[in-house]
Amino acid sequence: MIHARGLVQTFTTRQGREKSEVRAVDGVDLDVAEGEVVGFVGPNGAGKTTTLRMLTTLLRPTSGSARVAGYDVVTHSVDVRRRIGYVSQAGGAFSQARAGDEVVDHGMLYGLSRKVVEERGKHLFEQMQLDGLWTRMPKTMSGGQKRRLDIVMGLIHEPTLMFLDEPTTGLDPQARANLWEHIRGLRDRLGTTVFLTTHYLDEADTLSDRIVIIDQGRIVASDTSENLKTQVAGDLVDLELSDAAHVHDTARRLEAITEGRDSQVTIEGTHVRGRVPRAGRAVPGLLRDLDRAGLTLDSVEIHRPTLDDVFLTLTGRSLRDAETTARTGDGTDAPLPTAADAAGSGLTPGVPPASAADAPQGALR
Ligand SMILES: Nc1ncnc2c1ncn2[C@@H]1O[C@H](COP(=O)(O)OP(=O)(O)OP(=O)(O)O)[C@@H](O)[C@H]1O
Repeated sequence: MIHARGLVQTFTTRQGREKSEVRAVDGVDLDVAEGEVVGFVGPNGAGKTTTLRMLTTLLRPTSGSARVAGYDVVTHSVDVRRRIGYVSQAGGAFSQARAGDEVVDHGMLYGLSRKVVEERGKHLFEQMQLDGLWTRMPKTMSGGQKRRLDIVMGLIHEPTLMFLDEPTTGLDPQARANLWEHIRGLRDRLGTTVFLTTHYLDEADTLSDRIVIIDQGRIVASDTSENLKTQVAGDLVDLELSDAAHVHDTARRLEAITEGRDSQVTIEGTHVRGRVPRAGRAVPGLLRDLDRAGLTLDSVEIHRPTLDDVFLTLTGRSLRDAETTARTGDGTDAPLPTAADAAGSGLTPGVPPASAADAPQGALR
């Protein structure tokens, strides 16, 4: 459904007379199969939105190529646009119209008849738990309802592939959980392929069949959450010894079951900690070994890794730390895509493009 090779996007920024180049996306290869739900994860400024904008034809790649829903994003951008849905970070820019009218107008811009759009729209309202809100003004809806309306607009032309950029940012936990149900339902009920960006690791974990991690414009991992945790991070084994004199001997024995990985076994007071793949299987043998050697433990804890541990193992930085230090090449704070950016995209739920001529400034023409 998505096949990208060597995608690169560079931006030139100016500060006074100084020009500098930001390599926002730096050679991304990506393959997404039909029906997959893929979570695209990375810290602020990692290149998620820029990648998405290239895949949705809003931004011409500086180099590299991508086929999306069967078409080349540069030479067949209109064909790509007809087959995809895109819910941007900022959501749709709603007019003063009622929700149902917004949906009808949107669907008709894709060439659908009023009757078809109304039928589909009302059905989607039910599926997205928006029933009863067809004649409501979007500005009077809750954040969660507006986000679900964004998704209805993105789905009205029955795209085979849905791009969601930070779909639950700004929603309360209940509304997020609710939206997760709907996103899962897109694939389960409609067979839609879903590609979503998020920096909520729990969200990526819960929703995705596969997680693709991007850092500084490059893909650093791509696998199921379970495989990433088991193979990349490993379980954290925390051994607490009765006698601090035994920590070094214990650390050596823990090191021996780390399967040759750079386990970074650490010693802190009477604690010895290290990462072990499939600790549940390896630790019983370790305990027997320690017992035979007369190394007495006060406690043993095994912690399952998180996606943040995976990121830390891959990049040497915590995803959360990376978030707070995300900077542009010239040291200023990374600019976030603005509402105007989203509203003018031509692919947000607000205004679907009828032709390449509708493309926004900076997009493909
Ligand atoms: N129009 C632009 N001009 C200059 N630099 C840009 C532009 N758009 C993005 N960038 C830079 O490109 C890099 C990647 O930005 P991008 O928005 O793709 O990251 P992101 O992973 O989506 O971040 P976030 O999670 O904050 O949305 C950042 O360094 C950003 O500052």
